[in-house]
Amino acid sequence: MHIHNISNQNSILNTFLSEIRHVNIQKDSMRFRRNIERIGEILSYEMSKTLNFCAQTIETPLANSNINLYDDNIVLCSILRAGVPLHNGLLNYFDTAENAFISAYRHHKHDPESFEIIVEYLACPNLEGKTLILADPMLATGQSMLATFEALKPFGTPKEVHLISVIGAQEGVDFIDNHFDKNTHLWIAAIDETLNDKGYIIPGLGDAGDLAFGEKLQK
Ligand SMILES: O=P(O)(O)OC[C@H]1O[C@H](OP(=O)(O)OP(=O)(O)O)[C@H](O)[C@@H]1O
Ligand SMILES: O=c1cc[nH]c(=O)[nH]1
Ligand SMILES: [Mg+2]
Repeated sequence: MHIHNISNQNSILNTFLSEIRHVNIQKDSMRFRRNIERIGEILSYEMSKTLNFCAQTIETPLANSNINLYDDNIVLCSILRAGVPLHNGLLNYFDTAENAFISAYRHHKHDPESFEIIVEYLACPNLEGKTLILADPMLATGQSMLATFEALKPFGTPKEVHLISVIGAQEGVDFIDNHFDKNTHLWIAAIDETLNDKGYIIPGLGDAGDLAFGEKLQK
C-alpha cells in the first residue's frame, strides 16, 4: 500500500487538525464539521495529483488554452455517519463524482470493550473500471474500512482504490496495509500511536460521529 501521511509536511492542514483534536474547540460542532470538510478538500487536492491526466484545449474569449485535465470516473463512497462531512469536502472538489453511501458502525452488545461492525445501508453505482475513493475520518482498528470494501465487491472491480481518512491509529494503518492490494493508496492527515481498550484512537479526538452530529443512544 502507498501511505501518504500529509501532516509529515507542515501546512495549514495542521491548524484544522489541531482544532478537531482540541478538547474545547471541538465542542463547536459546526466548526468540527467544517474542519473535517476542509481536511477532505486538502486530501482531495493531494490525491488528485495521482489521477490520470490528458491534454485538453479550452477556448477562452481570446484564443485557445491548453491544459491537462483528469479523466478518471470517480466514485466517492463514505461510511455513515462520521463520513458525511468528509464526503462533503471530497465532493467540493470532485464536482462530477458519482456517490456511494454505506452504514458501518460499531455495535457494543453488553461489554463496552468489545464490539462488532454492523453493515446495513448500502447505495452504490457501478464500480467497474472506476476510481473508488473510500472515505472515513477515523481509521481505528481498520475493520470498518475493510468490511465496507468487502460489501462493495459485488458492484464491480474499480481500476484504482484510494482510502481517505483524517486520523488513523498505527495498528489500523498496519491492518489495512495487510488486507488491501499493494496498489491501494491511503491518504491520511495524521497517524497516531495507539488504540485504547475501547478501540478509540490515542491521542485521537474522541468520537467523530458524536462530535459532528451529537451523541447517539446505544441500543
Ligand atoms: O477502524 P474501526 O475500528 O472500524 O473504527 C472506525 C469507525 O468508527 C467510527 O464510526 P462509529 O462506529 O463510531 O459510527 P458513527 O459514525 O455513527 O459514529 C468511524 O467513523 C469509523 O467508521
Ligand atoms: O477514536 C475513534 C475510533 C473510532 N471512531 C471514532 O470516532 N473515534
Ligand atoms: Mg462514532
